[in-house]
Amino acid sequence: MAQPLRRWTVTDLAVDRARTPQSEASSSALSVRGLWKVFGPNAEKLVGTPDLELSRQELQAKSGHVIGVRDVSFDVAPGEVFVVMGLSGSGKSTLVRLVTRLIEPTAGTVLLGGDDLTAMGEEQLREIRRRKVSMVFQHFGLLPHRKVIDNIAFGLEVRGEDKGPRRHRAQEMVDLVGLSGYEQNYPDQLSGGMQQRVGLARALAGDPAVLMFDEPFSALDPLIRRDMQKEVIRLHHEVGKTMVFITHDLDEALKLGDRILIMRDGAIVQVGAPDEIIGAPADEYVRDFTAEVPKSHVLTLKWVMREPGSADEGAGAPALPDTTVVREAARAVLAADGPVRVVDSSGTVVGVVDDEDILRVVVVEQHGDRPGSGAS
Ligand SMILES: Nc1ncnc2c1ncn2[C@@H]1O[C@H](COP(=O)(O)OP(=O)(O)OP(=O)(O)O)[C@@H](O)[C@H]1O
Repeated sequence: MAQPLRRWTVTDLAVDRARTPQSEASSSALSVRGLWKVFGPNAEKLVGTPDLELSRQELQAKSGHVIGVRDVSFDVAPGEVFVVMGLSGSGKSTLVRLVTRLIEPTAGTVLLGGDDLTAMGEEQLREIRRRKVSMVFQHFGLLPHRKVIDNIAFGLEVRGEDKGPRRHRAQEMVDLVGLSGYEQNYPDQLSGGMQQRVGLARALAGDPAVLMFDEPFSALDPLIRRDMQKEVIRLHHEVGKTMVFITHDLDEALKLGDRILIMRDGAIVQVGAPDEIIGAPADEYVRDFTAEVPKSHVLTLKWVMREPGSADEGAGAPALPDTTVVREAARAVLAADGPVRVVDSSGTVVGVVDDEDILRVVVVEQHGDRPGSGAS
């Protein structure tokens, strides 16, 4: 049953972009509470029974029911890129379909911008899907007999918008995703990467509250895939949309996610920012899964700093924010004569780092040892 873990291969992590701050005061764009999906004939009857305490394998052996999603709760902040990551069969696709009620939850609630999707009738749900949520799929889902511009405008047409405004909006989206000049092409005249740009433009055209991506780049070549990841980061900076991104690829998750939810066997193993996942893995599974990530590309100074030895330690050197990624801090720290101060968002000194603190991360990385595992 054990699956081989995907090992780290890509070395050019781009975690240098600004992370969306989590505003505690703002209400969630998406709020999921106690969500379950059990596949099988009597799934509803199992809710509240001890059978749901069983492992996926035990329950399947006992009654033939399969737990797709197990008691999942999380909140996505407005403007956040929230990545759901897990290996094949961990429940990612089921989760994203539950969130839009493309499949019915066995238990739990989903609030989208405060609206309870789980309490809605079909008509209301359709309206939400037309106006509030857009999906980008792995296999594009484009209409083959429609030109690029008409594919992008399709959702607006379904909503009943007039031709003039919908053409205008579609053209804006064409320009936004870099497809100017291809408006009159048909999907099969475009490369996979360009088709996925059409998918992105179509999803953005309706100005949804939340954009959902279900493994959108899995079918693309690695180089195109990397371009598309950069494109998502760029678009996110431009339009600032709330995004929920499903992937089985840790590299992709770390590049894109403000926070990452790691799933296994339908349940949450850990939710955290990339540096939290790497700096404080919740268990051996996550530790093993992330073992080959280049730590200096993900960990921030917060994870490597130490208490100042005295009040004026590092006073002469420029201060660095505690959110600076180690790799980017390295030059400044190594160039300084002594320790460098680390400050939080309010400018308060929260620690110091020196050459050794930086090199420890880099050397551990090169030797493949794990910080905190007792290796020296
Ligand atoms: N309609 C269904 N009936 C029975 N079991 C299902 C059904 N859909 C999914 N499952 C099971 O639920 C579990 C989670 O599947 P899901 O497709 O959500 O995983 P995933 O992480 O998206 O995997 P992949 O990346 O391979 O799509 C799996 O054990 C799967 O076999």
